[in-house]
Amino acid sequence: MTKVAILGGGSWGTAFANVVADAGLATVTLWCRRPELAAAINDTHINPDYFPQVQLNPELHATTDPAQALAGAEFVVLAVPSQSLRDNLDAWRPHIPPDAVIVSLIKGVELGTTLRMSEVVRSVLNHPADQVAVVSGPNLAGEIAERQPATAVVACPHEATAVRLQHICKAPYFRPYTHTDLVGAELGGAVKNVIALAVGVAVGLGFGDNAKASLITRGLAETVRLAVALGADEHTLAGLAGMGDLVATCSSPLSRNRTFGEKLGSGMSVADVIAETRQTAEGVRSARAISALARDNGVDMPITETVVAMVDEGLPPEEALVRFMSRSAKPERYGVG
Ligand SMILES: NC(=O)c1ccc[n+]([C@@H]2O[C@H](COP(=O)([O-])OP(=O)(O)OC[C@H]3O[C@@H](n4cnc5c(N)ncnc54)[C@H](O)[C@@H]3O)[C@@H](O)[C@H]2O)c1
Ligand SMILES: O=P(O)(O)OC[C@H](O)CO
Repeated sequence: MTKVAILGGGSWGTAFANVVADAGLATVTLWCRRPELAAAINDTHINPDYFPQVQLNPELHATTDPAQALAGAEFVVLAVPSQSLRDNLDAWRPHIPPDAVIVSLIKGVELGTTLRMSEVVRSVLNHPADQVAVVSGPNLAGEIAERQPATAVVACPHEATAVRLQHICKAPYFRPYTHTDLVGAELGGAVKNVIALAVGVAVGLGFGDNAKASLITRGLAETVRLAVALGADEHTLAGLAGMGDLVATCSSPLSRNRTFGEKLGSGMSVADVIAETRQTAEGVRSARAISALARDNGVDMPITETVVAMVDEGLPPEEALVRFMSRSAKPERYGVG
């Protein structure tokens, strides 16, 4: 059987490991930071911290030893926060088989370098582009852990690698589609977190469906502008990794990014929301990196910039709204192509 190592026993790492175990074509080892979590998963087949109500596949094995998780792995799946990935990879590098396919589940952009996660992987591990893939799409981990139906995109510039990955994660409730547009899939996933934050703020301010739909649609427009400027295919963003993920995340109370924004919009300070957010809300730290990437490439991303102003510069949500609505009048379609 194919050996798969999944590094990161948080919500998506656990849920995705369960998908691969349920797919039944691979042995799956989940690396967790904490020994008590690994022991609970091995002994009870439950991840008590993230999904206490879900019975995981009993074939799923957990460990805190990266060498054990990575020995002989043909697929190495990364499920840690974007801003810690580089340090994690540095530590794991001696154990990662050089011919393994590296799969990022991470939806963020690195602060400082503005690199996408696949670019961080390649810069640390020197893996060829054909051996780096991403999984993205409308994938709220809580629903997938409960084995509710979902679809996803598995993207790799080397189509045969995407097909191999598709096979090992195709479970009865999880339907992955292949794609070769890695850039579009990655940026769709990263930017939607920022847009979901903005939608959450609108919800927290008490606004209704017109405001939400406007942010989702204009959010997609700025995602497309950035992605196309960086070489993606515009159509990718009309698919699961673009519109699909944007709609799911912006609509769901399960979304950590939307929830973060909702708390901001209802009057909490950024520091207070950060203090009570236990899981990773990638949009909070990736917003600044995405806005820098946009600026470097001459792309206008007004929603992203407004989120940066609220999260990093303390702009009150009410003032952010005024700033956003008083921008100069524009045609609906500009800056693409
Ligand atoms: N949860 C979802 O619904 C979902 C779905 C799709 C993609 N994602 C993406 O997956 C990535 C991981 O998110 P998550 O939801 O699993 O987050 P999480 O907060 O639930 O879990 C993060 C995991 O990383 C570990 N971790 C945190 N800091 C670390 C560090 N410095 N070094 C090593 N490990 C560390 C934690 O212990 C935990 O196991 C994010 O980029 C997120 O956007 C999440
Ligand atoms: O909970 P969020 O906001 O990190 O979103 C989770 C997933 O990325 C949805 O696809």
